[in-house]
Amino acid sequence: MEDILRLRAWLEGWDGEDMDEHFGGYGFDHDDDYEGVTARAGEEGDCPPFELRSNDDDDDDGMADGDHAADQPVPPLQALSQAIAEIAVASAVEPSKGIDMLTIEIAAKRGCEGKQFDMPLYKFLLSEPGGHFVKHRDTEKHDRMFATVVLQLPSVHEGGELFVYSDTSSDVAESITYDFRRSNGMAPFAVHYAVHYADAEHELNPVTSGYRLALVYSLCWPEHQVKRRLDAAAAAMIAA
Ligand SMILES: O=C(O)CCC(=O)C(=O)O
Ligand SMILES: [Fe+2]
Repeated sequence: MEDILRLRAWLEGWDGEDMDEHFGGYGFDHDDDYEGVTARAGEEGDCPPFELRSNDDDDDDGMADGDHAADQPVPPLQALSQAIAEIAVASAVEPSKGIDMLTIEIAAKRGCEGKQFDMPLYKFLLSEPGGHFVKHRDTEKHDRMFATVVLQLPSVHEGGELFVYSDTSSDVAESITYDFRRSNGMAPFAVHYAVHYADAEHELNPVTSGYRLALVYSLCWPEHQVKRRLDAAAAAMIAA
């Protein structure tokens, strides 16, 4: 119970002073050191963040024949979204070590050390200019879901800031804004994430240029923990 209260305090403590408590940068290779990610991107020079595949070796990429000649490179956006879709599918079918590490990081940041939240993938988002979300709350996509994790993949774009509102029942609802490190130039080189309560109202500013790539996950309490809490509640009722 204490953990739950601490987690709630974190999620609801919208003092806006320590953004890193709510958001973070993350490398799929487990190097969560922000500077490290920068350095690697620099060392690799022009390497794209993901390998771009040509489709002359097989025909399983879902593209219609004749989309492009076999000896032509795959257009970057097409190839990138294909690569991302493959990552998304892989993490949905078999949770990757990277995502497991991220759930551990999120739990640790919230003072829930050792808790292994479930974090099933919900969707892959590719937003082109004009793409946005009006203010909304997320519905419960998975059992025991209580929060949403938006993982923005390396992408070059303008716009696409996320606003999360603290309490829309009051007239002066406060929001905090996260641009996934776009304004400091890190969006093309690293993965950045935001976590918010699923029922907190939020909106996404329109993307104004380029393309924004994001994976959206549900953050869920582990099943055994819910059972324990239900058992405790049942015991309390019997005792009453
Ligand atoms: O892409 C984002 O940052 C937010 C997406 C969102 O709010 C949603 O998919 O419900
Ligand atoms: Fe949402």
